[in-house]
Amino acid sequence: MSLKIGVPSKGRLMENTFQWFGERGVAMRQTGNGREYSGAVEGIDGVDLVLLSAGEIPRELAAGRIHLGVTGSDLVRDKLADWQAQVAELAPLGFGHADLIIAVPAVWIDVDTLDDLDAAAAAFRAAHGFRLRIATKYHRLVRDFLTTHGVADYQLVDSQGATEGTVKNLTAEAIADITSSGETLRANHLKVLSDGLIHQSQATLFLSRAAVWDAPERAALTLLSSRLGLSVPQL
Ligand SMILES: Nc1ncnc2c1ncn2[C@@H]1O[C@H](COP(=O)(O)OP(=O)(O)OP(=O)(O)O)[C@@H](O)[C@H]1O
Ligand SMILES: O=P(O)(O)OC[C@H]1O[C@H](OP(=O)(O)OP(=O)(O)O)[C@H](O)[C@@H]1O
Repeated sequence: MSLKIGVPSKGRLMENTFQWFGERGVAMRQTGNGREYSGAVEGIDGVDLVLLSAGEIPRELAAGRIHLGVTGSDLVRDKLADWQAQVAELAPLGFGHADLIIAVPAVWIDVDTLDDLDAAAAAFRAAHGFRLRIATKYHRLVRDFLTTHGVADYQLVDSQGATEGTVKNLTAEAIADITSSGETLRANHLKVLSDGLIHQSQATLFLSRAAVWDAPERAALTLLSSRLGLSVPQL
């Protein structure tokens, strides 16, 4: 068997991943006509490239269907329970930076911190008879963060995209989403809570603890890790 490495199948995450490996002497390329989700790793034997949605790479790692995978550190933490038991972080890759934050309407002048949000949530429930709604696709990370910081009187509503629009559309009062330039937040009249940074994400190379690590995969990992200058955990 060969060592399978999962890489995002499109866009800047894919291009930057190819560049990161290429600069370290491991050439990755898309095969086929550019729309075909197949790829190859050159210059190193026994390694197969699997092109996948960034959002599915955590699950594939946890299931052991890929041995290594590149995806956002936010996605691994959100999609996997007890993520460190399932994967090991081998290297942050220095691109794909984004902050997962909590934001509220900019016109909420009395709400700047999580404590303020907690107070606003209690007042909201008393006034409206239902809990303040926070729209997000990062359910696990947001719930854990709010529990840790003592905010309880809220409900999460699922939003898989255009999350900043939910406040204007009156389907949520606050949001938790990633921001990089901050433009989407500004355009939608939202402000980040001063202590509302949940996670600073970047593209990261992960190793699956559940994958089969027999002699051929171990040999490929030794070769790859020495080429990439990485130390790997005991398997
Ligand atoms: N400005 C940005 N917008 C979106 N994602 C970003 C941005 N900057 C960094 N990222 C990161 O890129 C990853 C995107 O994952 P996501 O699942 O949204 O991918 P996608 O491109 O929508 O893939 P797919 O549609 O194939 O599932 C996340 O880890 C996210 O933190
Ligand atoms: O801070 P900014 O530079 O404005 O970037 C942040 C925005 O980018 C992402 O959305 P994306 O374009 O991936 O669309 P989506 O809302 O459908 O996920 C993210 O969900 C934010 O909405």
